[in-house]
Amino acid sequence: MTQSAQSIWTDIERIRAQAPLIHNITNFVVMNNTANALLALGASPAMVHAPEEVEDFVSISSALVVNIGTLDATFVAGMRLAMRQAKALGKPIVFDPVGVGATNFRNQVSEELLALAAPDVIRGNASEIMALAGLNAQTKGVDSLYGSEAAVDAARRLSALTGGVVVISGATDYIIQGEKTSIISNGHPLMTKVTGMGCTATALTGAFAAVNSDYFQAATHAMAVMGIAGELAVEKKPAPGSLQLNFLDALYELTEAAIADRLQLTYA
Ligand SMILES: Nc1ncnc2c1ncn2[C@@H]1O[C@H](COP(=O)(O)OP(=O)(O)O)[C@@H](O)[C@H]1O
Ligand SMILES: Cc1ncsc1CCOP(=O)(O)O
Ligand SMILES: [Mg+2]
Repeated sequence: MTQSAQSIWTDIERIRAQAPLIHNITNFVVMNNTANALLALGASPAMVHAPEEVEDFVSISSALVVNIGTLDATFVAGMRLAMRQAKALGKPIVFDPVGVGATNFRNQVSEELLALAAPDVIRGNASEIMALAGLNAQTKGVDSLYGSEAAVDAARRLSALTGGVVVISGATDYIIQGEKTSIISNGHPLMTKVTGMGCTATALTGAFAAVNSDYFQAATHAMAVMGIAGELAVEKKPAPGSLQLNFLDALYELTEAAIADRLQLTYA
């Protein structure tokens, strides 16, 4: 058993024991998927976005996940209040810039939120990370037009700007903070055929950040667990509907042995 596999397992045990409350301001498409994934992992999710209550909710939560997938003015108002409160209280903020680069609205809101309260972890696909770093990157709505390796330089610039961790997901996941890089090669291409798998990666990162204040490790562990659970689910049945269900079961049934056997983690 490698030290990395052990360290992932320690975090999973903490999540299962503590069931940290994860406050999600997320999009209408994935609210159900990501709440179920957090529950299957062992965390306690709540999807709360009303500006009237987000500050109170942040104060009782262990991490805040902000996802801009189905933005409107009310969501933005809630995000501002929640992120400011999380910063004030020292709670981890994980940010998913879904579809940034596709419209000016998403670009402006993302830029404003990053300046207001720098996220501890940003997780996006290559198009999103490049767009967020200020490159004029092409995007196909919420899907990437580039492989994850194309966004490594952009992720490093973004990390320098926020001081936080930046994760680029894809066939290979890159987790970057300053000069540090970890690389996860687990997962399966069929994961792109289920909506919300990226959002799920971001939500699970919130759960790991709630129990591990080394956010570089927390993000690495979340991406490893995503990839391994994805592989286990595809092995049960390689089709999108089954993958969606079997992924939840794989998270719930995940063992230390499966992590040790399958983990494909390197550092660059
Ligand atoms: N080609 C692939 N091979 C293996 N895993 C993948 C592949 N594409 C995406 N994944 C995995 O699917 C999850 C969602 O990533 P991604 O599709 O990049 O996010 P998004 O849905 O935000 O575009 C991540 O855990 C990632 O590692
Ligand atoms: C399809 C879609 N449209 C707006 S948000 C969303 C979900 C995107 O989820 P993911 O980036 O995890 O595939
Ligand atoms: Mg996404």
